[in-house]
Amino acid sequence: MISAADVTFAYDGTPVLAGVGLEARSGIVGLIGPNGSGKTTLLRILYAALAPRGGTVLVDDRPVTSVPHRELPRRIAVVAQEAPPELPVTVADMVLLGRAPHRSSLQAYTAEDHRIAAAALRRVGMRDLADRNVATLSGGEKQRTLIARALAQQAHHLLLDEPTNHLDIHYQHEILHLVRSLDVTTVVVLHDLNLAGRYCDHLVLLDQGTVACAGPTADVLTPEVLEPVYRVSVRTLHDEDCVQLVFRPQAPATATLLEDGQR
Ligand SMILES: Nc1ncnc2c1ncn2[C@@H]1O[C@H](COP(=O)(O)OP(=O)(O)OP(=O)(O)O)[C@@H](O)[C@H]1O
Repeated sequence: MISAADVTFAYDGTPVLAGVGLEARSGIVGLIGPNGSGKTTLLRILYAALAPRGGTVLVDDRPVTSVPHRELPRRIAVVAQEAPPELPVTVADMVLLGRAPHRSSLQAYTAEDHRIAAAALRRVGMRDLADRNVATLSGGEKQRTLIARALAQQAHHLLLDEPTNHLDIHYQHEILHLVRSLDVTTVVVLHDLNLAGRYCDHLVLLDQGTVACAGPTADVLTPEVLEPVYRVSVRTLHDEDCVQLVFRPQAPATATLLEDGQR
């Protein structure tokens, strides 16, 4: 379980989060919200990369700050937005790094580590590129390599910051389907609300650093909730197995004015 309660945060005195809470007990919790609403900041607070000004973050009922440094990566695996370093490292070696929290620094990787890393690569469809230099990969291939590294880490919790960034439609679904199939409590930042609707059990919608709405996915993905936050018109369509959202700009009059001005 990962939870945050009453979290506040500021960058250089500028408030970014105010009284934010989140609870991830099982399944997938999606963190959604407009640009700059504080999603990445909250995620970074959850894995102790940032210290909040106020509030608490618990990992399995312990304050995240009290989890020993070596233990934290066995509890939480992270796929952040930062690009991997441009080092001459192969895909296979990058994924093996995910096994580091499970061995002492002097210990060599075991056959089991290699087996787990290879399985993780296979699960993200990257087995054939195992010997490639990471620096030569496409954006999507790099992203899948980082996800494989997180899988190889075999942590109890998974935190993902826009994991579908750079992925084509096939892999967007493939990766989120894979995450769903893992028995791992996951918090994922997503911009695509239709992906959030299909794969998340609960959603937390941030708006300007506060929680605008939180709850079961179907309760959050409604026009009434989304329209004032995203400032677009939202229509819901019922697909076979989940709701699909269709968006329209809210002020077509402005577009007409622009077109008129160009004539
Ligand atoms: N290192 C930083 N220093 C100063 N301000 C920052 C820093 N990182 C983020 N911010 C600001 O904090 C606010 C929240 O940023 P954050 O990245 O958490 O939002 P987000 O919801 O993840 O945005 P996006 O959807 O655009 O990725 C933004 O106004 C951003 O400009």
